[in-house]
Amino acid sequence: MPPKLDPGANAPGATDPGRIRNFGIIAHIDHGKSTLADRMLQLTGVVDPRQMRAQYLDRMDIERERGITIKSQAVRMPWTIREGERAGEQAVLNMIDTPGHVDFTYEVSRSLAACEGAVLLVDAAQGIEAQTLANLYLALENDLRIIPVLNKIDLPAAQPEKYAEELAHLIGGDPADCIRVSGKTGEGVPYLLDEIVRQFIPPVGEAEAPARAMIFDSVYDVYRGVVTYVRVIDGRISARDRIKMMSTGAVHELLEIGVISPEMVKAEALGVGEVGYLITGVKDVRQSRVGDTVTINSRPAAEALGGYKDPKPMVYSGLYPIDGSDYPNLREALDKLKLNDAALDYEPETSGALGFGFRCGFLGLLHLEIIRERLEREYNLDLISTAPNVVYRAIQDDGEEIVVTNPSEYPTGKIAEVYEPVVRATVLTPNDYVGAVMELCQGRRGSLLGMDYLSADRVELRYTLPLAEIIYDFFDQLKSRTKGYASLDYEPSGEQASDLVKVDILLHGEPVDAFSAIVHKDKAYNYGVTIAAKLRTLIPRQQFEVPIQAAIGSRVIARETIRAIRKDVLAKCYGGDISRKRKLLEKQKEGKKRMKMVGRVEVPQEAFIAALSSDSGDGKAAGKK
Ligand SMILES: Nc1nc2c(ncn2[C@@H]2O[C@H](COP(=O)(O)OP(=O)(O)OP(=O)(O)O)[C@@H](O)[C@H]2O)c(=O)[nH]1
Repeated sequence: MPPKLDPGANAPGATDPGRIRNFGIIAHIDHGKSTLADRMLQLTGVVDPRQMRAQYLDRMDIERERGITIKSQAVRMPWTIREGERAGEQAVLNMIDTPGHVDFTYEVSRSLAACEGAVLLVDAAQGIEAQTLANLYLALENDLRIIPVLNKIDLPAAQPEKYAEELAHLIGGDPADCIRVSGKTGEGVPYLLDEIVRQFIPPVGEAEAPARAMIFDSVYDVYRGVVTYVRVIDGRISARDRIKMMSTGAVHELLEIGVISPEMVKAEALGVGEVGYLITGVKDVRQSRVGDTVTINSRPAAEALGGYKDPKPMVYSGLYPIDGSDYPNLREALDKLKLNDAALDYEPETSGALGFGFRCGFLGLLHLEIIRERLEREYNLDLISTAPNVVYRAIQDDGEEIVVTNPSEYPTGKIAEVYEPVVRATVLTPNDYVGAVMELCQGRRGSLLGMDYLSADRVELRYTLPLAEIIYDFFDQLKSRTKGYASLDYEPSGEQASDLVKVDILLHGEPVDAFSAIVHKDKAYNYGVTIAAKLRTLIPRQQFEVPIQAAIGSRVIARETIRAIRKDVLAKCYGGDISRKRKLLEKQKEGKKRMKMVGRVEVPQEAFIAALSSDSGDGKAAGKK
């Protein structure tokens, strides 16, 4: 038995780094990370059973509603080994829950940089999926130890034996070493916690060296200002220190320092290997950048830690307030969200159709939807977002290069070459659907890089695909063609020269910049016809006839017409109940607020996002299923 510790020994700042284990849980979406995290919170006693709720760590409303994790979370939990030779040994676990969606891979890599180990969680009824692989590779890149775990063993459809083989094949080792758990019932979770202490290595750092801590997340809190999450690598930061950001040299007073367990708990200090938060009272969101190194002003470190790769926006869209006077509020809201989200990029732009707004860069469509939803909910803004597009690079005949993040900026002069971003996509699918997946990828201008059998019935297909071809509804199509069995992951893989043209959409003879799109030449006609037809159904009839045209330059390639009519909301109201009539007219007026005048034509907000998705147009193309 190890010696009994005095009660203060587990306190932040006083914990022996040898007892700390920093780990992440990585998994494909829906394989049960958040549920497993819930069980760990309960078993380690940091959450009172009466206060337990599902997905405890998913704090944002959107996360709960959609059942997905967007932001990483870090929680400190005490654990005493229960079984085996080392029973009774006390440890402090810092668990970092990470998001699973492909848009948020950068959050995963940031969190993993703060860990020594990763629990690789796989659904025992599903097996390895595309993001299992992607996350595993990220963990290996960060030199993490891996504990393979099969989850959901309580499900009747679980096949732990089969998938333990698959997992062992993937990471090497014995299938018997895969730990089997149920996040739902808690079975196997205490053993997993024991193994985390036994298998993962404690953090190493120099306790006597000048302090260095890495910022792995930074959140703006309306009540507390900027809350910065750090992992201390060397030295010690105490509540009385003045801290210094190494990239800018800015010095700040520390108002508070502490750990998350699972609410904020103030502490005296944070020592080597510890994970916690700092509050400095800084209001400017750009002062506390993710990836920066924090040191102490009175005894600064000489060298910063290696930062993170800055996430690069992949998809651009214009965000415009419906009410033009909200423009300054939108700017402020974006400033605040940016702190939470290093990947969000924005700059002001004006649109002939939509007025003043921002061109915003996102990691993908889900990211876009979430930012828009947060702006609307948390900042009370009514917004229109334009059809998303990727970033193009056009080289003009005179050699000048133009980077196009907005199709309306596409140069009109002679263009020698246009480059578009491509991704390396990995699709995992059961054998039966290989044909369907190949057909889809080929239809999207993909070229096959390779194909491997992971097991007798599971195939990994690797493709190069233009990013533009997958951002709209590729995932939905993939799911529907494979009855939901295929999974997708992709990473940027440079660019390629392509034969692209700009298609303009004209409403009532006026080009609507927000609807312009850059598409492959072979698809331009199809695109024009589809969008024109779609807009005809999305734009309500007006009091005059509205032609919708699609054109390349001055050549019209498609045309539809919206016939004239005024919607008479009072048609069904006979008799003289004036209050009811007034109510209906009020309601009609309300509805119109979400319309935008484009020239003389009223365009509903949905048209802007729905026009380019080839599903029902409800903007869910990037959703999780
Ligand atoms: N039967 C059973 N269901 C589980 C288990 N663990 C999780 N689930 C269910 O699987 C679904 C996904 O679980 P989550 O914990 O939200 O998955 P996640 O991996 O955190 O998902 P993201 O945060 O979106 O990446 C939920 O409906 C859970 O109730 C388990 O051990 N057994």
